[in-house]
Amino acid sequence: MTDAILVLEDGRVFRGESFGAIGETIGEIVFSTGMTGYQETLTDPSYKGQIVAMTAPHVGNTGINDEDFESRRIWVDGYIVRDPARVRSNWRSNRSLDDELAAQDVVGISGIDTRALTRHLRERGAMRGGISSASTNVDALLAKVTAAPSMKGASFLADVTTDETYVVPAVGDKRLTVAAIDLGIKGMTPRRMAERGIEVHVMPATTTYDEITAISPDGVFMSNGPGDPATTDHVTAVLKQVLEARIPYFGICLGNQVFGRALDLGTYKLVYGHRGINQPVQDLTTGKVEITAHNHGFAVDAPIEGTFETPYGPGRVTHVCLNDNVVEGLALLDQPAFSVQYHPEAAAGPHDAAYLFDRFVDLMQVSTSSTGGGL
Ligand SMILES: NC(=O)CC[C@H](N)C(=O)O
Repeated sequence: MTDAILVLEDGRVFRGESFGAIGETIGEIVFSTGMTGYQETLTDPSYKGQIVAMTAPHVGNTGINDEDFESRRIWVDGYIVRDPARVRSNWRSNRSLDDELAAQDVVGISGIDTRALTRHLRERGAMRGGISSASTNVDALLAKVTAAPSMKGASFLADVTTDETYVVPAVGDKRLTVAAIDLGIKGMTPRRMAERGIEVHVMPATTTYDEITAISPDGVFMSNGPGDPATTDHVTAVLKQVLEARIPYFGICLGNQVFGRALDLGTYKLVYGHRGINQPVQDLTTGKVEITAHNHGFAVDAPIEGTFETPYGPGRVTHVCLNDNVVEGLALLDQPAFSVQYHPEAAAGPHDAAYLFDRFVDLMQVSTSSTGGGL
């Protein structure tokens, strides 16, 4: 093991050992409170540009398998853990986390007091930082960290989106067709739709409105994804056309923020964001509280009480996070369009919110016979 350093942009330094690849990396330092699901976290494209610290102290216990990848590769730009498992143990495990990080050239650091780091980020906010196991020169790394771009204004859609459209076939009888715009989609999302009889056409982020309507979809979906939602001008313009045509819409995470922008709402950066699989969200339609999976650093700015005007008639906030009242869901009242900021596909995570995929199916079915709203 090699000595390694973690340097935050405000000058705080942590010392530990190399984990994964030897080298140097810079990104936004964020923390995830997930007690499990590290393989899904690592391969979630929404983490592009970020170095993720795990608050769970033991990471790597179940190794890495070939089934739980949420996309084709690891996307985090660095990984911070307290105590990596020395022994991996699971019947599906194919290799160790350490080896996988090294094979995919992901620089990590272990032996870090992740509780102290998390408290620091909670008080001062997510910030830029760097890990180096190539050199332990703090000043040299700090200079690079403070010169690096910040997450505000960052766009990574071109890195993560699919080059070409691919189709995830419906399981069983095909009932509906959905155009799913890939802003960094996780593999579980089309699977959750396919299980409900939807044929999912996963399309690049650069897809135009005409290319969407060419497949005559029953609904349009926009996925989660990395970066600042303020940079999503093309997909926001496309979504406006979708809404003008009253095609049913469902968005998750970045897809919720794009929906907010299409409704003329603003987005803003949270102090340290929500990442983990234990976040309480209230569905304001039913009053029910769900425990949900999150990964977001930005949020939509909308009034929680009452309705607000949009270019498509009245809209309202449908879900809020009970920890901090952040907007977690939006809907139009007069047409079939809604979105959530969190992850009903929940890989990994609790499945409390899976009903939202059923809501999307219901909206598409209703709207093939009428054009009403449905929430
Ligand atoms: N998972 C996501 O889609 C995240 C959306 C956006 N990048 C954010 O951090 O808020």
